[in-house]
Amino acid sequence: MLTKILETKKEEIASLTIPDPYQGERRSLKAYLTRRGSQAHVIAEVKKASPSKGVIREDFNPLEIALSYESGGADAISVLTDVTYFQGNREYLTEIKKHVKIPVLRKDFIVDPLQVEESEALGADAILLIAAALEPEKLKELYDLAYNKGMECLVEVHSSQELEELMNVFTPEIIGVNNRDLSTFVTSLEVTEKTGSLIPAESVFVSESGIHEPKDLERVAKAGANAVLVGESLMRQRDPGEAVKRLKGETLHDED
Ligand SMILES: O=C(O)c1ccccc1NCC(=O)[C@H](O)[C@H](O)COP(=O)(O)O
Repeated sequence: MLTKILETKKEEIASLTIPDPYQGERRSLKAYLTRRGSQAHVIAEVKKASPSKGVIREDFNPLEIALSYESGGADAISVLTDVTYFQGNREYLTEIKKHVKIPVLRKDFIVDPLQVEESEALGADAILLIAAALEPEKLKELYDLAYNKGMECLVEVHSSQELEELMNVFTPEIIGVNNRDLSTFVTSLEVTEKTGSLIPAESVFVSESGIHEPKDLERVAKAGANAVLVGESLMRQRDPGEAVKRLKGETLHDED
């Protein structure tokens, strides 16, 4: 599936137009994922559909969902902008960015400098870079470009091997471990447990995918995750903000 998605991206990039630049401020994803007050940091994802699950939420108003996430205590919003496989849209990101006060991550398959430029123009605070889609040197090039433009990157791996290959080149500030195999869709929190011990202490560690309940969050936190990225299980709730609150509330221990 990842190969198929990347083929589609190649076609999209060939006809990509950069929108008018977003003029507002940028926010630091890293700062929000390490802010005091809670141990359970949540990136809540706005995702209508996915290749593994089809349509997840029929009644889909991306801005309403994002505002609900924010009021429920999400630390950041992830927005799927891919049209073909996730029924997302890049306009959702700009609209959400204009209305929320927390950082907005562009979740897409970014493999080309033009897409980094596009993300900047859309108003993204951070972008996703996937190790399975990029050679480590190419990933570093896009990473540096994003940071030079005032954005941050969530760098995603799915195995210890991918992480080691990446760290031979550089150490990202924010590392995501995706519990979902993007080719087979098999999702297991064991991936976070196996890979977690190799994440350097100076990097923010995000466990992604397959988190449904507070006990899942506790499990990945035990493996060292500072934050979780959650899509489907929140999107299926009638009130997504309440769902964030519940996910954080039952595991949240005030530090003060
Ligand atoms: O979600 C999919 O089916 C998928 C398929 C192929 C490539 C990427 C895919 N998902 C992107 C993600 O990583 C998730 O949207 C994100 O981590 C949230 O996962 P979940 O909480 O399980 O919805």
